[in-house]
Amino acid sequence: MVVANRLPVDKEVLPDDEVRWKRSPGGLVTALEPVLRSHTGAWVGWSGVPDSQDDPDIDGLEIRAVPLSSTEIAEYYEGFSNGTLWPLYHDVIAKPQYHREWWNTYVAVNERFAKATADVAGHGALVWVQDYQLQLVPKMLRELRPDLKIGFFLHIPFPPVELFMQLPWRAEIVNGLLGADLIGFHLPEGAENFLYLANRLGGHHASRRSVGVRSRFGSVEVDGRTVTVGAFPISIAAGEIDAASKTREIRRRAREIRKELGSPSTILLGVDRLDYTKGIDVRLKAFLELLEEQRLDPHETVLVQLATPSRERVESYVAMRSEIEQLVGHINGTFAEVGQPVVQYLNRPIPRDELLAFFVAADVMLVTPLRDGMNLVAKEYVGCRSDLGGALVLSEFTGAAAELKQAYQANPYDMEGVKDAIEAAVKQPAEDGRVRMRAMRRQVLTHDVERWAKSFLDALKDTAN
Ligand SMILES: O=P(O)(O)OC[C@H]1O[C@H](O[C@H]2O[C@H](CO)[C@@H](O)[C@H](O)[C@H]2O)[C@H](O)[C@@H](O)[C@@H]1O
Ligand SMILES: Nc1ccn([C@@H]2O[C@H](COP(=O)(O)OP(=O)(O)O)[C@@H](O)[C@H]2O)c(=O)n1
Repeated sequence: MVVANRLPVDKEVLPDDEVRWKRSPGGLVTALEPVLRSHTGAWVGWSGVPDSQDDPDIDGLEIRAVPLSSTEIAEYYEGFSNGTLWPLYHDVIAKPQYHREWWNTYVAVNERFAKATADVAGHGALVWVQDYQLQLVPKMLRELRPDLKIGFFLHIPFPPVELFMQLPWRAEIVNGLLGADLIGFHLPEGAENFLYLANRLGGHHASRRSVGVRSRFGSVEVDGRTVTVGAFPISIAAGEIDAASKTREIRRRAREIRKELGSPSTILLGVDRLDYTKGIDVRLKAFLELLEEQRLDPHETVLVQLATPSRERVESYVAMRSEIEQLVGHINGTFAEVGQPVVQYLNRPIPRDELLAFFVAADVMLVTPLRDGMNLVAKEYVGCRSDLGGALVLSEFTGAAAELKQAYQANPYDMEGVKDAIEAAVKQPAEDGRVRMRAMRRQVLTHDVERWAKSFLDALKDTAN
């Protein structure tokens, strides 16, 4: 069973009360949906709207909706999850807010998820709890159902100790996670931060040697149980993406996109949820300066930014959206011609095939987060480039940077470094680009999401309890 804050689909109630289910935003769903389809299992989660207990009918998936009221959405999802934990775990890029009512609702909603899971899991079932919204579920679930094998995976970075210590409920979170048999992080650094805290805050004996990637797991001794801790970098359904990107329709659409953009020699592309961690402002500022310094030609270059709306009622997201939209307006106001914008910005979800066509069309992919757990977009771009064309500009502060070494990597806080990386990617010699892309594709195609799930689930099955 998968237990996640979100279901793989989001409920939409149209003005005439008709119900439509659309794909949920974000990489967690992108990664887990194909995994669950290829196994049998149920998915417990929230439908994205208030007070709904409808279970959508999705081929091959058994869904259990957990209802949330409007107040719970405000205090558990927008509040504690995305106003407290999200900024705290992402290097305090925005200031985390600590409110006791948000915490109380987080506890209550975690209890509801644990109860819903306990009610439907078969005896001895394997339960895989996902992400920062549900960090108390492992302990609550173990108390309700000691027969279950419980895994937990954190999709976002686990912060350095100095930052985590700000959290008023730090010990509760660490002990909540320790209810699992296996706790997984994207990177060894996250696993090591957690092992240190399990000892310091939980008072448990924790292993001290360094953690490997899918190897050299750490361990914590908790009340006679051993909790395993490891690093499992997530990935994409690489084979599927590779095959889809080679189809005639997507290739044709990619050529059409270039024409629709005015046949520029260089298409730069950004694809993100509209989130302040993603560094959309960083790439726009770098682009602006490169145009101002005449290192890029506005008549030959177009930047396309596809930004899916996200967490639109959380304060820092509202502020960031208006900053980005001002920047887009400023760049176009300065460098565009009538009918020929230099930045094309869409703030709405894009159909999957259309997105793949953009990846195939883009000469340079811009992935510039200030901090990101993994960033599947970087891997999707690589997965789409069987022609060995294109170049990836990648922030050092993404999980993906540990695997995609041949990208044009940059520190997103170093504006000159980002500009140099973008310029080098735009002007790369074709053969150099092919060598880089070939190496990155080898990595992505041999480490797909099925391998990620298998390595985690095998380690979970191997846990002693
Ligand atoms: O559910 P939302 O609030 O709309 O947010 C979408 C998801 O965002 C986050 O995704 C993370 O998971 C990706 C896959 O592991 C990873 O590549 C990325 O770096 C993370 O940011 C969040 O962790 C999910 O829970 C959300 O569903
Ligand atoms: N405009 C957009 C932006 C992202 N996405 C998808 O959303 C997922 C984003 O995953 P990610 O790991 O890069 O980042 P998060 O949004 O999970 O933080 C990818 O699968 C993207 O292809 C999309 O479908 N449309």
